[in-house]
Amino acid sequence: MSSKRADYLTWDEYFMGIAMLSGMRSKDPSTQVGCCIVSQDNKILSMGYNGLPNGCSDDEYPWERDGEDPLETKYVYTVHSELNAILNYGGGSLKGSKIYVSLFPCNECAKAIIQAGIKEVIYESDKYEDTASVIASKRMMDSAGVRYHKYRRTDREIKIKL
Ligand SMILES: Nc1ccn([C@H]2C[C@H](O)[C@@H](COP(=O)(O)O)O2)c(=O)n1
Ligand SMILES: [Zn+2]
Repeated sequence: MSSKRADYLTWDEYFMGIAMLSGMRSKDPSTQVGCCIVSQDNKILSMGYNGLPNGCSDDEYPWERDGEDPLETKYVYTVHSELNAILNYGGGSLKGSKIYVSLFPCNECAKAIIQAGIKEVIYESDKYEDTASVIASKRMMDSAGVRYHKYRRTDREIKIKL
């Protein structure tokens, strides 16, 4: 009798892998963020990536980071991946779930995460950790009892030919 495979993906690799793959759908030229919301019993509930709201064309809206006129930058238009995943969920409650996300949630997404009842954040990058947005995000999550921890990289490489 043959024994089971030993090199299967761990749950964390699987869900962070899906978060990263989702981020690859983003049209943002500088930062692509993806996330995956998972129930307590490891069922995928929703996914998201950063992009424009429905009906707003990727080709017509700006993707600029800087500009004198904020209306000509992406920041006033993009929906963050976490908010997209929360809003995309059609199944009822996200209470007690976890979110795997490739970049630490901003303060606005932290509010949505808390209000949706998500209890754990597993993040990959924290490249904006010194910004007021992320400091505020951590403060709110601490107050609300949302746990967060960095994804522990395993250095596994996944190659998929599409
Ligand atoms: N947790 C986050 C943080 C940021 N985003 C989005 C918002 C923008 O599309 C992009 C950040 O752009 P940058 O300032 O790095 O050029 O990432 C998100 O979806 N989730
Ligand atoms: Zn955000």
